Amino acid sequence: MVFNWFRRQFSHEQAAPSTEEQATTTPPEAEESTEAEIQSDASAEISADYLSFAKAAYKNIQQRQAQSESVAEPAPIESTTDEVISSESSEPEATSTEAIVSETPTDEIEPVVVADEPEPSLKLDSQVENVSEPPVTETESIVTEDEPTASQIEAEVVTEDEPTANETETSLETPAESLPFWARAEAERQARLERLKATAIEEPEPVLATTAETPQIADEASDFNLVFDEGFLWSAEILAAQGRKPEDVSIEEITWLKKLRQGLDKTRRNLVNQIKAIVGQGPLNQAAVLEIEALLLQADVGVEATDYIINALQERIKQEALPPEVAIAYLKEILRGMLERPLTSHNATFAPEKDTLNIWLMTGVNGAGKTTTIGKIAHIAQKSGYNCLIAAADTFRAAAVEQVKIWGSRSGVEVIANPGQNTDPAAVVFDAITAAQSRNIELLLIDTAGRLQNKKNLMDELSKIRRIVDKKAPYAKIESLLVLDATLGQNGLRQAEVFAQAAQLSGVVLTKLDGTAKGGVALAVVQQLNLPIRFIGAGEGVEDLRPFSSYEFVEALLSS
Ligand SMILES: Nc1nc2c(ncn2[C@@H]2O[C@H](COP(=O)(O)OP(=O)(O)OP(=O)(O)O)[C@@H](O)[C@H]2O)c(=O)[nH]1
Repeated sequence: MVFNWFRRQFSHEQAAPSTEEQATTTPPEAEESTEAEIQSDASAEISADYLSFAKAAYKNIQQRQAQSESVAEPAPIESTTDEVISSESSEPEATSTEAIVSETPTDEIEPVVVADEPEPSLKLDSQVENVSEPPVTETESIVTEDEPTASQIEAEVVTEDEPTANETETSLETPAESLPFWARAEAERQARLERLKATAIEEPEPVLATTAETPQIADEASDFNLVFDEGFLWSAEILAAQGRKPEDVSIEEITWLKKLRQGLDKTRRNLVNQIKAIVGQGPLNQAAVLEIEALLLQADVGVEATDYIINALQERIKQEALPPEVAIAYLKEILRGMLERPLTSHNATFAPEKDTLNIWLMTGVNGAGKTTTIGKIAHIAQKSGYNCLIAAADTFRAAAVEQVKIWGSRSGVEVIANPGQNTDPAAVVFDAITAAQSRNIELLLIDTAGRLQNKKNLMDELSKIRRIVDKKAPYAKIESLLVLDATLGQNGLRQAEVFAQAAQLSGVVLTKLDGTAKGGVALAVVQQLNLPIRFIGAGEGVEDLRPFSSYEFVEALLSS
């Protein structure tokens, strides 16, 4: 059974506790406890429950790792690592391509560099009108030279993929597998805690001890080191609060949540901690609300989103004094509500539909992380069991095509590109759709140019691509995603407005949340563009982009 990363979504009904519940951080489905019990030593019990959940999850992951090492890897670890080293020939290329990209400052987006499209759009349009006409034939299907197989990629990242039912069964020693822990009677729970205490956690094994020899891989692989630290505990708690079972928790999810929280660290320190300090001073009053307003504006949350948050807080404090925990819980509720509001007019889940052609147009200015995002989504798609293909339709810059190819190679996903420079991107798209149709591709990711000379050219090119897609694959599920660099804050939003007009956007990918204090821009994005955030990126590694969860984002933003 393949874990579908795309469908890993927070369910509001199941997981979102009410404000009051959050204030007491009562774990979900704890309704069997009496009020008195909750009042007395609820927090100690909850901590124990979460701790036991985390321990059980930790043990399960450990066992799965041990199993996958012994079953899937007949060769000793050393030889596996050697393989990884030898298959890593593309890594230096990746570095050099990124170096090329970084030579091109984002500022260059602004200057007008008029370069007419090489082919008159009329020619392409006529092709579209007569779909039976053979497409441009120069476009080549580029099969990656290295041809890293899915299993090689797997070897790179040490996954816990495909825990079969049998594996799951055998990996569990605790009775927690059949019932959620919070549903157990007090006596049973105590017994379990005792048992867990007895089976103290072993020190994490240095699974990737040879990482020094493989620097690039080491960076990614080390993300999967299993360490029972504070970050693990927090991540496990977030998963438990969403109704997950310990046996369902994977090291990848834990790693991602840790990364997300770490990525939002600067935002949290600069913005949220100050808000929490204000809220924690006592019941919210008008002066405190004004202080919060100033902080939000400074953190690029934007005027509209700030007004919304402040109004909501003021409305609430008119009705009742808000003690600190309730105020924080209410703030979380406001933020989650804002982030989820666009979902009333867009699909709540964002996953490619199986056994059909899904086409995702990726747009955004150069440097926003578009190519990287395509590579990461392709990786997720492969791992989640979708047939995936990439169209390198950013023909404006040769390096962009090369970069897509490298990412395709890393994910084992084929790339359709045109060997010529400045060729018609719509022709590449046409050929990519033809290839996708003949190969039963389920997800076609289209890279588009981000740096066009002016707004009109950009709009013309994007709408031309869109026309091709609509005409050639009218049955396909089409999404148009804008990749936005979070570090740009409000400036990024101005760019977004241009793309929103040109590309019929259906969602946003927010990249580079790591290392910026402007994580608050996520709120501005949804408020100003009314577009849902579909993915967030918090690092440069292939595993550092995941589907967006408003619950996890807000928890990470406001975690202590
Ligand atoms: N820290 C961090 N860096 C990122 C993230 N996403 C992308 N990057 C980096 O941002 C730089 C630009 O990313 P690209 O994917 O090349 O951006 P692009 O929009 O495709 O730009 P072009 O290739 O010029 O079209 C690269 O160095 C990426 O590694 C992220 O989530 N976090």
